[in-house]
Amino acid sequence: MSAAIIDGKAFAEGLRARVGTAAVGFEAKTGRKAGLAVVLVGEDPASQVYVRNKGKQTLAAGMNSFEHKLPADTSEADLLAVVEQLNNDPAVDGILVQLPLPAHINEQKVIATINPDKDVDGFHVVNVGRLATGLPGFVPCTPLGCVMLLKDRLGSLSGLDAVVIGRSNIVGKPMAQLLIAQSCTVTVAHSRTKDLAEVVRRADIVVAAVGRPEMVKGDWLKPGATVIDVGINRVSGAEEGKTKLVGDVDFASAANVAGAITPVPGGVGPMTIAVLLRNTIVAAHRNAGLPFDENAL
Ligand SMILES: Nc1nc(=O)c2c([nH]1)NC[C@@H]1CN(c3ccc(C(=O)N[C@@H](CCC(=O)O)C(=O)O)cc3)C=[N+]21
Repeated sequence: MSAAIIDGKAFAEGLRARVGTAAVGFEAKTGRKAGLAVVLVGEDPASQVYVRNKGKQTLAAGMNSFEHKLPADTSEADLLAVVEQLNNDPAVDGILVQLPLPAHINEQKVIATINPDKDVDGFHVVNVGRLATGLPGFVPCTPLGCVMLLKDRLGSLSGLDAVVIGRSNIVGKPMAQLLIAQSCTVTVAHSRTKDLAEVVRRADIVVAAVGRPEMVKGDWLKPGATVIDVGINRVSGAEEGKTKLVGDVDFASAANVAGAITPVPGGVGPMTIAVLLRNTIVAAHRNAGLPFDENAL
């Protein structure tokens, strides 16, 4: 192995500490804590773990956490009413509705109901449009976390060739927008791209977000490339009956070729929650009309 390990867990801890300092300042200026509301519909065990972690880290950063756990058979109308109530609640600065939602609920309709200025996930079409046109808004947490790790590692990204593997609304598309804004030359590839290995081999920066365990191999990479692995795939482990987490990158082979690489776990995952808290303290300041240097976070 020759690649440097990009320690997303450590970077996320630092970011959460800076958010915590900003949260103290916000409370001193306004007399109230910033607040994040998380809505979970149903009992998916993985989602419950994520929501619990978000709640704990929100409190640890000195903000209020409002959790709304609704049964799996909650109607769409009842969920929309909860979102409306949170839109109108002055104690709530950020709203996150945990996805995926049960099949009988239209996710687009729910996202469209969130006030874009409280949409700390950055999923509302207004925020998608703001990102695409370079206006201030909210950027999805996972891709923003990836850019933070890249800039921390590489400094300026200007002129670099970036390949994003995956074209989801949550990661691939906003990731491409952010890299364009950083003056990268961006290629968006996906599972149907012809000669994917050849495309990836051109890249100085590879962001893998396809959801296929260990798909990207070391011999696909340009030597020295910076590799960001967004994948979180639970697969059966070496021991019978045990599972383990792997990314979309075959870490063992990639680490022999890459210049730097994020591990799974401990890479992009912890950044996602830290950026959520960052977006929430940004939302709190903006919506209170308070000046705030978000680039200093
Ligand atoms: N509206 C919405 N916004 C989200 O941001 C959102 C969502 N819905 N639905 C589910 C996904 C998933 N997600 C993760 C957050 C943290 C880790 C994380 O901290 N992962 C750890 C490991 C966790 C483990 O061990 O299971 C790591 O990679 O080191 C992973 C995944 C946010 N999501």
